[in-house]
Amino acid sequence: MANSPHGGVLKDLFARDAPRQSELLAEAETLPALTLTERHLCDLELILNGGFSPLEGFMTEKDFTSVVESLRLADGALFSMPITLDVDQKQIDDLGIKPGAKITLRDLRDDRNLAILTVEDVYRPDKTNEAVKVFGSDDDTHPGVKHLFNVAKEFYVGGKLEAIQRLEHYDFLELRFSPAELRAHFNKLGWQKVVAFQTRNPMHRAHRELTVRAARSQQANVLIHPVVGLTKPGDIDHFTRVRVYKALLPRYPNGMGALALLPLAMRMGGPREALWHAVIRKNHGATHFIVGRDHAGPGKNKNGKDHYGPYDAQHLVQQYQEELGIKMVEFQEMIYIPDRDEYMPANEIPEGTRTLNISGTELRHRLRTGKEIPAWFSYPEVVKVLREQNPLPREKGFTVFLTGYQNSGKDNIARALQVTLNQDGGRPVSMLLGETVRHELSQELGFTRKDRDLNISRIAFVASELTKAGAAVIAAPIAPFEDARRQARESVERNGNFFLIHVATPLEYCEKTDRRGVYAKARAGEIKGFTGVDDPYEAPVNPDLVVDLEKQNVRSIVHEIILLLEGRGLLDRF
Ligand SMILES: Nc1ncnc2c1ncn2[C@@H]1O[C@H](COP(=O)(O)OS(=O)(=O)O)[C@@H](OP(=O)(O)O)[C@H]1O
Repeated sequence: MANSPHGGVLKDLFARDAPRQSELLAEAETLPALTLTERHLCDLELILNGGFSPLEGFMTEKDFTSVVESLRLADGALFSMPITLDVDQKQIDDLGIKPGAKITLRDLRDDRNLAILTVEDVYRPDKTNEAVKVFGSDDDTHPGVKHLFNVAKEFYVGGKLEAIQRLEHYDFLELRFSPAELRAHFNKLGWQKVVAFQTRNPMHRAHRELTVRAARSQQANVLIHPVVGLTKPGDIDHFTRVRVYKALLPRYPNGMGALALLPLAMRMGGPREALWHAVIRKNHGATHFIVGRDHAGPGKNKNGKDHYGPYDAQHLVQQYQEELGIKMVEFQEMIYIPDRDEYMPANEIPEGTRTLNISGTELRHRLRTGKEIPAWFSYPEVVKVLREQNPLPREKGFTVFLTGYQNSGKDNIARALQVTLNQDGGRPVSMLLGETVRHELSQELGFTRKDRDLNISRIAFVASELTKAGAAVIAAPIAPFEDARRQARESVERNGNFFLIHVATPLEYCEKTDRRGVYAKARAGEIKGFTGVDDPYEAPVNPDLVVDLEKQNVRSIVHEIILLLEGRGLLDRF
């Protein structure tokens, strides 16, 4: 049997309200609707599916105050994290949010109506007090505090929810289990004792060893229960992490492990968060919960010190585990002993024993540079997933952006560069010549400053997307304005390298060698606002390379560009 839910009853509001679904759907259409943020959605999903039992809605002022001050709901049930729905004055006015009113809660991603909230109260929280009591300080280097002060709106709305429909997910559906589904799964497998492991990071061998040890010590099975809602800014995306967990799972002995994803919005609240995590795992049927060193820690505060002591979280969970009815398993750091080719808990290693470790920084460095990651540290199938997510420079896209006067030679350089890159292979090469773009993307545009800027921003958008997809992009518009070129760089650099090449062939030379007579037409006034004739060209302030076709030939210019690309490792073969 899975562990009993917190408070004795799983508050699965979907199951409770399913018989009235069509009625609620119709009613929701008639009510004012509040569009929820990503963070609200995470909270809502876990309220509606019972992950936050005994909650049945967003906290009223009474519950909120009680949770903040004493880690308990007003009725005395343990609950360490405020679960609140924040709104601003305009939303209150526009939607008529007041006690007794009903509001539809809507998904911002697809506009579906998810739940109906019956408002009990609307209150203005003391955010500083909330920050200090819940997170331990009002230092906004703490992501939870930062969110509270800078993102969360001024008022909270409390009230009970009625569930209309589940949030739609399109990724890893087979691994998304509601508490009821996970409980049924454990029962089907006959699992009596389940040790849950919370994580927001990729798992390596040390994690596998520690969870297996934790399970063996309790004669239990392991639930890997990673957070896939919102984690700490800068964390590895959940898509990559879930592929890692899936790769790792077969490494557990005899079907010892199960994997389920938790759509939680973490607050990085250390001890209070650990207690909250334990409640959530109990609701999902786990009997045991692993709490590690600096559990859900947010890193350093503004004085460069950790926000929480390394074992604060363990102490708090320890204090309440009896009352809560879920047993804490303390996480011991696992250290590799090369001479025995095994991992041991840090506190059991005899003094003087040779140990090995790879720090997070070192791991990131090895992933970036392609250096070996030994099998004692991480399983090859896990490393493979991480390497796919950290392509080497030679596997990444880039953009070469050539700017210069019409007939400066930029188009010839672009074509020759395309041939050279095609000869070497390795990536698709995409060409965005000024003329092609004008024909395919910007037909309706003219040559006013506004139109030129728009033309360049379209090129930048396409170049950036292609760069993201791993292509070598060669763009060659005139691009006479510095601002537009700078914005193009910013846009592409979100996805890869950007090289600005100023084809600084002098105007006189461009004009002299113009076989198509375009300049002659411009001089004759037949083309108005022509760059270099009666429209400005701003020379780039910080080009990566300046070339000049009057002094150099196309071949040598292409060679220079190739050297630039090689210098960044983009053309490395080995
Ligand atoms: N007023 C004016 N100024 C500059 N260029 C003009 C103008 N009118 C037309 N053309 C022809 O348009 C081509 C250059 O377009 P671009 O997209 O590269 O210009 S920009 O970057 O948007 O400023 C380029 O065409 P190609 O020579 O065929 O490339 C120009 O000859």
